[in-house]
Amino acid sequence: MSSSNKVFFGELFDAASGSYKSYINGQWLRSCSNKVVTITNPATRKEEFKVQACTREEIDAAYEGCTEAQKIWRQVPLWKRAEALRKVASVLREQRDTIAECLVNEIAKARKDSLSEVDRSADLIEYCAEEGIRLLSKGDFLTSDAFKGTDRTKLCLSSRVPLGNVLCIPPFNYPVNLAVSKIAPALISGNAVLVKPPTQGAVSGLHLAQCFDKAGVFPKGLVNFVTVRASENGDYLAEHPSNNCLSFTGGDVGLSLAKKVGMIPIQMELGGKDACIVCSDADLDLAAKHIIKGGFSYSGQRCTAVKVVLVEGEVADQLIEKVLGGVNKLTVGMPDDNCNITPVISETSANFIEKLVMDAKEKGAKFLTEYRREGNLIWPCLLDHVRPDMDIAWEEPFGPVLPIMRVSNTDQAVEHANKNRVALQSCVFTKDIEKAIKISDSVQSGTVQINGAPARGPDHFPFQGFRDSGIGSQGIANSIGMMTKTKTTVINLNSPSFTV
Ligand SMILES: NC(=O)C1=CN([C@@H]2O[C@H](COP(=O)(O)OP(=O)(O)OC[C@H]3O[C@@H](n4cnc5c(N)ncnc54)[C@H](OP(=O)(O)O)[C@@H]3O)[C@@H](O)[C@H]2O)C=CC1
Ligand SMILES: O=C(O)[C@H](O)COP(=O)(O)O
Repeated sequence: MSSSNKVFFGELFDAASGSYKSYINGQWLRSCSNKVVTITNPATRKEEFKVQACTREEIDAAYEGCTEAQKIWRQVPLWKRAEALRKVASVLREQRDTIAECLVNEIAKARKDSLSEVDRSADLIEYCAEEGIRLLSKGDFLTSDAFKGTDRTKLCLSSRVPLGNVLCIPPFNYPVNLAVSKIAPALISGNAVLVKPPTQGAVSGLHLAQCFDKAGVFPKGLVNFVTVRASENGDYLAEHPSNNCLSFTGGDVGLSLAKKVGMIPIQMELGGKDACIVCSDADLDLAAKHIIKGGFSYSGQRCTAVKVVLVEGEVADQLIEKVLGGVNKLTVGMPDDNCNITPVISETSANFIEKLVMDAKEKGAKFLTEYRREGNLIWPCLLDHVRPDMDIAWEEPFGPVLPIMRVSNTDQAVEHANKNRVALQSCVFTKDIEKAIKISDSVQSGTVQINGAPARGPDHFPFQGFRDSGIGSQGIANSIGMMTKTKTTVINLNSPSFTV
């Protein structure tokens, strides 16, 4: 880390163990487990950081802190909660270089994209403060005489109240932004949060925790960042009796967590095999531009990445020429050099991607680019003539590999897209809006983008997956809705009362 960025570094770092502390009940804590979790830099493949492997007792302490702090926080006026969030956003902006540096080293995200992740997170917090003011200040007032057979003797006041403690589990690819997209709606709604950062991204997450600490505006214990070994204590966190809500983004582990947590609201954003349908009348330059950006940003490690192109045969060659031209211009290298393609998150991930590529090779896919890998760095790989019997037609590589399937017509494209297990987003390129709407109506994914690549943002848009891609909907307003419950007070009168 460059020394100019180590503004708050000392407080969260334990020099004795050479590891980062967790943030529990307003304190920076070195776990009594005396165990650490190591974080490998995906680019150098060397150990970069260590974080605490917290124990179950420490998790209990974090939840106890949440529960006590939430009793205070839920009574803090809404405008003050919004003001507190704005303060965090401002501290986060001051810390952008420090946090971006961590993102570069932990998840190999290009520096400029790391910086924009932090900026986007501050913007999200500020928007959430505003949206919270608008949404949570409103409720319903109902009179009973609207329902057949009832007189106007009951007045119903209904509003949104917090759930209690929200467990936030973000994934490696947006350890800051997908943490904030859970924390900010939870806090504005009057909840406490326990954040379990992803291992790759944990130090970025702990620096984010420090922004909440330094803002100095939250009751002790309201915001907790607890690093654990997920395999040992992940379920314990989720199934904890003090957990009142789970907001999770990640892979299939979310499917099993959803079954384990019981009767609490859950918001799960899982994988996506986002299909891009290119019709014969599409603007092919536009489609190619979006396919390249959509398929290869952050080396394809986005749940919203274009993960299969379904192109009508008659324009396939023209489209491919344009896509290939763009792919050949992508820079490949290290995140510090702001390359388009950087090393994927781990060797396991690189091996998985390679397995999909080799399966496609064996089954006769045409390689439009040469397959090349050095360590975790995989050069952008474009595959043509992919068929349904190849694993890459269905699996999400979460890497810089894009399969192209030629289809006879859009019905065939829609049929393939609808067979995907994970249906987060999809997109369609055509100049015919009637056709676009019909395809959008037929594709069963959480969002269909017309003439644009899949994307979660802007962050106030609803964001949800169908089938195994998740449950619940994100986006700032939807998250506030999900992290609150309806509470009603009914005033019963002895005789009907009419407002005049
Ligand atoms: N839909 C979406 O928005 C996104 C989906 N994904 C999907 O996730 C996959 C890989 O991303 P990745 O981050 O590795 O996803 P994982 O599902 O492996 O991890 C996501 C988060 O869950 C944690 N976790 C793992 N096991 C448990 C457990 N038993 N209990 C509680 N928490 C647990 C992880 O911690 P730890 O890191 O410590 O293991 C991490 O914080 C991608 O292939 C993609 O399918 C990823 C990003 C976004
Ligand atoms: O988890 C993901 O991969 C993201 O939610 C995708 O976000 P993006 O579309 O803004 O990259």
